Amino acid sequence: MNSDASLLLQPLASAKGDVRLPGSKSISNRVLLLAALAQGTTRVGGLLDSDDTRVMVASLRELDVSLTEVDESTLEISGQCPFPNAAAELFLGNAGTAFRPLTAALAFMGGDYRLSGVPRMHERPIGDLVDALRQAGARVDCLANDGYPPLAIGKGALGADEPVRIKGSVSSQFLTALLMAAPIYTAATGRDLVIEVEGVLISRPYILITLNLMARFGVDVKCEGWQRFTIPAAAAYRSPGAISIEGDASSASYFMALGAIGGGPVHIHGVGSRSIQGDIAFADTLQAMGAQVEWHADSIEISGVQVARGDRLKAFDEDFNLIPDAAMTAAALALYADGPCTLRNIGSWRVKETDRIHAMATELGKLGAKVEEGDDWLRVHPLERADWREASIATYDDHRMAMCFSLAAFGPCPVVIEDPACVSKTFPDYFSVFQAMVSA
Ligand SMILES: O=C(O)C1=C[C@@H](OP(=O)(O)O)[C@@H](O)[C@H](O)C1
Ligand SMILES: C=C(OP(=O)(O)O)C(=O)O
Repeated sequence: MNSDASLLLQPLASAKGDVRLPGSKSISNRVLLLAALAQGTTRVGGLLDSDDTRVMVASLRELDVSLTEVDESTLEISGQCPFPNAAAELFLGNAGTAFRPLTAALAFMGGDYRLSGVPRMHERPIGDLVDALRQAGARVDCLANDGYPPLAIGKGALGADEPVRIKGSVSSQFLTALLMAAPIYTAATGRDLVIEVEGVLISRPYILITLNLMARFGVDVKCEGWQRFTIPAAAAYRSPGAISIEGDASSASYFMALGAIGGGPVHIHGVGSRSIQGDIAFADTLQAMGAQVEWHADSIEISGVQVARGDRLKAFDEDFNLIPDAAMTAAALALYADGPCTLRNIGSWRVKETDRIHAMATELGKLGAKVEEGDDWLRVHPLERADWREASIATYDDHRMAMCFSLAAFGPCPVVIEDPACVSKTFPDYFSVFQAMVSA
């Protein structure tokens, strides 16, 4: 690292070696909440330690849930529902997987809470979830702008006579939040909770993660397609005893990409064919781009071309709605393709850590690439080696911008990554792991 503020990467040619992934953010934050709500004690191993999980752990502690550290990545959690502290102010940073599920869980608990985050979190919509919670009888108020955090949650009068309708076109995390909180509602009301999805549901694989983990904590949701979900009145979370968190499949995408452009082999440990995370499908995108992928139950090995020697990946035109996070990695790889690459159906990028369509287009442009963008799509034209420009890449406090643009070091020019420390959201030691695998 050159200074606290930026990191200079000299041009790189190859990448190979073994990497062990940090725990999945999506699974860690779901399991922390489920264990906190479950009857019994759960030993959770392989937890991610990053900004997003720290705000979840700190919030649960603030709510007086008992969490005991066993070692660096293992916590023992004794569940209790409702949480012992019925009045709390919680700060949730920019963690969607903490903010949305805690909002729903607390809305059904009958206490008084205030939830806030960083300024960007206050620009990320939550109105569709708030609307659904109000239909269930919860009391949730938006304290600044309607439809956005910060929120005040009070004691409502729970009980919906009709199915609760929720929109899923802005974020799947709203449906995830309502599903995970449903057993608190059923315990309080003695009634089933029926949820109906209104219109399009994006990012569907994340709902499968939610349903899978709820089932491991003893709650089976009756699913009628992606339209209707019923949580029976008798639903109650029970600890599975011990649970271990898989590696993070979105974090895996950067190392898969390294194998694809730096020759490889890159052997990624922590996710494989039996992963429950949708983002492992990024390996299929890479295979279509010309990489070789070897699947194992809990690991993936990727080999590929060497773009620094002039090799090219095959161009793509793909709908990335199912893997919005790993899709950013594909956008960065488009620099090395043999033709223009189009990413479709990625409208949710606009309301994540930053407006990722705008950020990606702007920063790829600084490297010399021609980029076109629409409301929910992006087209990246690859660069000839002679056309690359030296650039200082802004990262917009977005961990994925920083990680994606590390891949630009396989071009012929040095690249500066501004504020590399923003990777702390999900992968605090990303750059040291990256640097251990690459060479000039
Ligand atoms: O449920 C989850 O764990 C997530 C869902 C996705 O968000 P959207 O549903 O808003 O696309 C994803 O981008 C996010 O990083 C994690
Ligand atoms: C969109 C992301 O985060 P969040 O869970 O805050 O939505 C992400 O990690 O890419």
